[in-house]
Amino acid sequence: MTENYEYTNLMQKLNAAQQEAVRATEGYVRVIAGAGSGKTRALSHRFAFLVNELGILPGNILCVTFTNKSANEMRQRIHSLTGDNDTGYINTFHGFCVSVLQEDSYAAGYPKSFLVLDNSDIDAMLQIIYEERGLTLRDMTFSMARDMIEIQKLFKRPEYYRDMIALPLEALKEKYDAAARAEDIIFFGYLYQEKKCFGLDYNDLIKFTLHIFKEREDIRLKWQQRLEYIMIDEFQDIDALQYELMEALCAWHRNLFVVGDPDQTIYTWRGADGRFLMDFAAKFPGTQTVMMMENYRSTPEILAVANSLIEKNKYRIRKELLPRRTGGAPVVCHFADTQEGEAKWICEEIRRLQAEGVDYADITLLYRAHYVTRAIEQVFLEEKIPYTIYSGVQFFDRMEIKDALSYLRMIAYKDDLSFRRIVNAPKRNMGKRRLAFLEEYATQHGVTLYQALTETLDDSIFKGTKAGQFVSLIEHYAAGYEDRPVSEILSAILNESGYEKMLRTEGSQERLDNVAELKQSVYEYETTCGEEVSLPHYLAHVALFTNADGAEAKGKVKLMTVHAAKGLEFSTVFLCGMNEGIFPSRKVRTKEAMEEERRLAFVAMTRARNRLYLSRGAGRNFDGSPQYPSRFILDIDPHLFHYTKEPRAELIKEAREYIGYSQKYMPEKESDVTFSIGQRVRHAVFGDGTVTDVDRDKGAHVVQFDNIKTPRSISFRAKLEKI
Ligand SMILES: Nc1ncnc2c1ncn2[C@@H]1O[C@H](COP(=O)(O)OP(=O)(O)OP(=O)(O)O)[C@@H](O)[C@H]1O
Repeated sequence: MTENYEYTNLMQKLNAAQQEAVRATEGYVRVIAGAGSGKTRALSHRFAFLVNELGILPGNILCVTFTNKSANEMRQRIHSLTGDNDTGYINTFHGFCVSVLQEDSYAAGYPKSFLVLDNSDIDAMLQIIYEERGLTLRDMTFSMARDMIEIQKLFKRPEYYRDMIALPLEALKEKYDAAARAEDIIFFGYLYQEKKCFGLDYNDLIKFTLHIFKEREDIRLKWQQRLEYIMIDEFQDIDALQYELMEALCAWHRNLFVVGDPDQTIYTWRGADGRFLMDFAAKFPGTQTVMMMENYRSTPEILAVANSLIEKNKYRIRKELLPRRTGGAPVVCHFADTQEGEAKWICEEIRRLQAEGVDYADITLLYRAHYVTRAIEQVFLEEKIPYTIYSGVQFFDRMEIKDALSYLRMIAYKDDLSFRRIVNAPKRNMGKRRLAFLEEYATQHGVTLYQALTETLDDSIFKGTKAGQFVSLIEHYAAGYEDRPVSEILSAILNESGYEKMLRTEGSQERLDNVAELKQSVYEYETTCGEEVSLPHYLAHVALFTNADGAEAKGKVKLMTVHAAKGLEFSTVFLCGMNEGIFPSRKVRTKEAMEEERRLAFVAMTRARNRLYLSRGAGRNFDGSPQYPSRFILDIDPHLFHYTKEPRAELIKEAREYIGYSQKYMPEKESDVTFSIGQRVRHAVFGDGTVTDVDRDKGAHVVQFDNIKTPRSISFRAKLEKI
């Protein structure tokens, strides 16, 4: 290999372990790395090394990231390292599946123009189902229904996708019509709605891809051979389906590189399994393992606090983050008397930092759950501190953004979901009555709503409407979108449809700004994506974007949950609401889950580069009992903190007693206390019965007792005996 200038330059920016990871290109390689140890840097340089030094084509490399945001960042880094516009497959697992399906969905009987569904599409479908079958939100809220559907798809009916693929639409409709329980009505109604518009949600994307790989060896081989090198970031949070996909993909060239930190596994509740990282070497004999422990991100003060916390976890490989930076500010801990007091103190501290020249945008507040922001937002508003909440109302879920994207979807797919959204936005006099007319026609003739409209345009019912104009608009754009940049189509149609004019008339400046932001983001996507961005390509990928991928807030303090902060870093971090019952969440019921919660706190603390603040305000639980300071503060050696005011010894003593007590009665893991559905059990008072459901949220089995008519929810704590 030639040790040219570029190569030296590339390697110079890496430490010895990173260099080792970059050079180990062949076979199975696992990097176990600490927080902030430069995993992302190693990954992007490895990509550049493969391309620049070994001459591998970017299109033959798959690099899997955890979020779209990190995929975008990775693309930009690699673009600047390789100077190549083609950046290959840099994507999340879901995004990669979209690419596979855009090429090969025909193998599952789906058209190339399948729709990728996001939450609001799912809600729109639920709306239809609820109306058709007279369900109300009292039966199930939409978010519960979405969760229920996901649980069905993942655990209870993992073979559901076979119905979607094999059954004709009418057969799905029959299943839906025959369903009687709310849960079944919603589930089968949803499958029917999905198939009707060839929609695929996140679960389907992976299931369909796996299915095609299983059924069609030729297609699997094509992808296996294409992907000469596979790299996976955040491997500690991979779930079983993603793992299966990975195994299928790497089986030909057997070049697989995974990077992860076992101390940062925080998605077990969603199916992630840290054991995949731990057992990797056993699974793939000959694995080379590289350890990266030097932390470049944070000050030694911050790392000492994080190390002191995480070493309290029992189930872990002992490892310590080694600081590369020299001394910084002490980690500050503040106990306030009330939650308002905590919020006010954060404000004062932010003002003080600002006076020192710290920009608002360099400050981030992290918390366990959204509701913690209530008191903070109130004070921020009073004090006029500009802030932005990530993943509150998602950027891509905002009305105007969905509308704008629905216009694009209408051009490419002419689907019912988009039609319903925009046919009367702006007003075209196409209200409920006319929509009902179209629905009836569509059902009778087995066509889409849009087709129904084009076929009945001359009907007197559309007199005095702008239905004709709407059809001309869509036809005009549908006829010539292939060769136009998406950003241009978007601008033009928002203008010609009168949509932007409507926003202007309403005086919705914020909505107009958001639309402008969307246009900008489409433009950026086009210029950095690497691949040719056609309208269907953009639409399929945009459905996977989340709020964190949206606009970067300039000049504002950022507020987000710790989960949303995964993989990011910030100069100054306030970790607030550090109370028992908030962080750790009151939903934690097992020791295993408590360890995951501690890892989450560890992730939060290791996001900070220069300053870290921990705070709590005394408050009460919903039942009126006092909230104690978080065990994650008490876990840490107090000498590593600078307390704004020494906490009362009595409070700490009470908190420790409470924590000790709660820990004592905590089962090790969920499977120690739960029975599976269908299990026969005996209750000391109610007698024998059958478990019909497990409600993990409430921590209860739903049991149908033989001698009681209606089912009862029985807490996990009650001793049920297995029969
Ligand atoms: N060899 C190096 N020399 C100097 N700085 C480095 C080096 N490697 C990484 N860094 C810097 O350290 C910080 C953390 O790196 P990176 O984001 O790649 O870490 P990570 O391991 O992905 O973090 P985490 O797992 O905590 O999300 C970044 O600011 C990066 O620029």
